[in-house]
Amino acid sequence: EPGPADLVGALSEAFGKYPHKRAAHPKGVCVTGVFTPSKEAPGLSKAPQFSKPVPVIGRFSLAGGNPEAPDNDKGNPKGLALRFDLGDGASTDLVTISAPVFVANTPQAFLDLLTAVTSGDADKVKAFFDAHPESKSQGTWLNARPLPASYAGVNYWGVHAFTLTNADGEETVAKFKLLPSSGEITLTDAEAEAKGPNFLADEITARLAKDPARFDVVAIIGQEGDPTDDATALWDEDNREKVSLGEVSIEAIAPEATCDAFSFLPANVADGVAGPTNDPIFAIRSSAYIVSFTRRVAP
Ligand code: HEM
Repeated sequence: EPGPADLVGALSEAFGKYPHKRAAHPKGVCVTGVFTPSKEAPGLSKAPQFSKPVPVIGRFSLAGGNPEAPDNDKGNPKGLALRFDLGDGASTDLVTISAPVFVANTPQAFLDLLTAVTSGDADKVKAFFDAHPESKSQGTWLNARPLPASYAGVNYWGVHAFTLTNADGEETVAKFKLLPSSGEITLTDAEAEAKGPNFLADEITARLAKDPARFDVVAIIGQEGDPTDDATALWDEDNREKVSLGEVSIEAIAPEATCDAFSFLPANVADGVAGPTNDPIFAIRSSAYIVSFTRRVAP
């Protein structure tokens, strides 16, 4: 099985080497805000952010590894990474994308996909997807939906199955979803074409100058048999119980340096939230992010 540095290296081979940029999601906008938990949240998790309002640093981004990636490419998900400030230097992170699934369910499969992309040979990319039908679910899902008109107008998912533990020790398996309070804001294909490749940063800047962008943070409650080990597997979320955990209000643009000074880490969770122990994508992500961080802050 490949290690974290193999995947970061493969991302740079596939998308190009850009010094001081993230190996993935290099194009983005840093923001600040506040998270206010719901009354129901402590019933699911004893994590500190679910019992009192906390400041948040966030970053909207585009997936892939190209800092010039076009904003109007339907197949490329958006990212929203959140760091909740728990005080005394402690924090907890939630790193999400605008699709309920990832593009690979093992590090080896992700490496194979990146290697196929690097070859520049469309037949090799096709052969990868033929051998990995599960890896088609993300693209199928994204291409079946309109392009978001705003970073603040799309749903985001934590993708992995987390275990929430409350003060009584009761455990609930759930997936995190962020829903824009104003609803989804979308573009037709023609509008997306006309918008061009660089509208999202200006759009969110203008939006936040007027009003905060609010997201409802929801726990989708897993049922017996829902996969917890497969980042490409959809849950039947329309038929799952949902509990609102609170609202994140994104209030201002922050300097890029604020987000570049650290790395959001999927495994940085507070007591009361635990990542899956059996999902090999979750297992490798945080160490890959640290490899990318170490490289991009090196002189
Ligand atoms: C093996 C699978 C994955 C690998 C190797 C990987 C790798 C990376 C790397 C290297 C970065 C840059 C980190 C930094 O320099 O700070 C990154 C950022 C990011 N990843 Fe992943 N990732 C994977 C899976 C995922 C999944 C499943 C999601 C969604 C749930 C996701 C969402 C994001 C987001 C939103 C960012 C941007 C964070 C920011 O704005 O700083 N990634 N990823």
